[in-house]
Amino acid sequence: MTKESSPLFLRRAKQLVTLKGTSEAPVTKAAMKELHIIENGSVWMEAGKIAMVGEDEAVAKAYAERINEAKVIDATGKLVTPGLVDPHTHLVFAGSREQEFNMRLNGATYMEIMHAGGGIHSTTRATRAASREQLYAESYERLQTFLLHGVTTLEAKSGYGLDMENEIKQLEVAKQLNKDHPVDIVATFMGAHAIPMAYQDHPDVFVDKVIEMMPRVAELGLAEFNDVFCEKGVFTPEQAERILEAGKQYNLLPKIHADEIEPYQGAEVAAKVGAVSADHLLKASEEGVRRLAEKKVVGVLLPGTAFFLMSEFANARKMIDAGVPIALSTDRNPGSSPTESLQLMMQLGCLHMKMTPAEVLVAATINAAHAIHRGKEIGSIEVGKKGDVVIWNAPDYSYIQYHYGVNLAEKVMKAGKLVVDAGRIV
Ligand SMILES: N=CN[C@@H](CCC(=O)O)C(=O)O
Ligand SMILES: [Zn+2]
Repeated sequence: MTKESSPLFLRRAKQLVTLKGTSEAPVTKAAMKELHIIENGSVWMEAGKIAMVGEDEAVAKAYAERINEAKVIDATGKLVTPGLVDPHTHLVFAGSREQEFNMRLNGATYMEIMHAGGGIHSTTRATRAASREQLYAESYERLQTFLLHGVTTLEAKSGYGLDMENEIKQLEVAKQLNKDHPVDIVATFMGAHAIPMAYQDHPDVFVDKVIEMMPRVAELGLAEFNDVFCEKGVFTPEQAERILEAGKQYNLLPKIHADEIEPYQGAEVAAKVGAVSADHLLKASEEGVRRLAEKKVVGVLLPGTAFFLMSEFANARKMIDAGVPIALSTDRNPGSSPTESLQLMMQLGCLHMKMTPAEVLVAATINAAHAIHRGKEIGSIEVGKKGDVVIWNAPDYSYIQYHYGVNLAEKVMKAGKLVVDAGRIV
């Protein structure tokens, strides 16, 4: 047996954050502060999964006869957590939009740029023009950066094709990346990301077109979720509801970009259609928040977007206290959040959304996993789950929120294999 396929024995973590007992349902309220830490903790992983978790002495004793078989990784003095999960990215696209960033800094707004044919439309033009190879290469680079920063699973949306051929092209690239790259990708169809300029005067015709794409996407097995940008000047709440209800007929589960720029009843639509998650929520109404809590819709908050668009942050504190299970995400996209650092999102969660270090960690691991229906496979360090684990260059869980703006992921294990060592991909 080579060391590569051998068991992996991670030993003596100063703090081993297990998040035990959270696989069944998203974590809410005071439970978001409970990390279920084992001190001097160890994990035995084999065949891609976690086989045992506990105090070092107990695990060492249980596997005493097989220790020589294992690749041993010493985590003395370090924090160990589940691999981070990013539940909302626009991973596959071509190009960048730094000129628009410059325009915004000179006074233009995100929506003005989009309505003038830039923004999402500009990335759509670039993505349509790009070959699969180019899209693959650009997205692969982003995946590498995600992995280096401790992300072991992410969700990726289409939405820069906006026609059958190009939406499928994006989703097929995501599928290929999922096969080739260690980071697991969960795909979302987002044909309703923008109304193409040619349909601006008859948006309902485009809504019909989006719905026509769904059977093909489902038949090819290219996506699990269906998302829509419900926003004033983009898709109305009624159109969003129609699109999300249509997706359900093809087993595409609803997600929604809700109340990002203006209050627009997005949270209410999410609750009504039984969405798995409602994302953004910067301007969600009180009633909308109440309904999300009632229906246990995961609120995926994207503080990078508020930060980068220089707008108000979502009211995470109020949502958590109301009982909405909260997850965090980068929203990686070329317009409103060009970053792969979920670490920075956790830090912004603490600094600008009144979340605590424990809450942001829950939000970026197990609740993020629930937001993409992976709560039973990833997001916590428990027997039977995937061996997705990060060793941090940090002594405890508060440190990674406190030492901000740098990458603190030291070693990353994906499916029980060491894939990042000393901050480099191996
Ligand atoms: N708001 C809609 N979609 C993305 C931005 C996409 C873009 O600007 O390219 C978001 O979630 O922020
Ligand atoms: Zn988004």
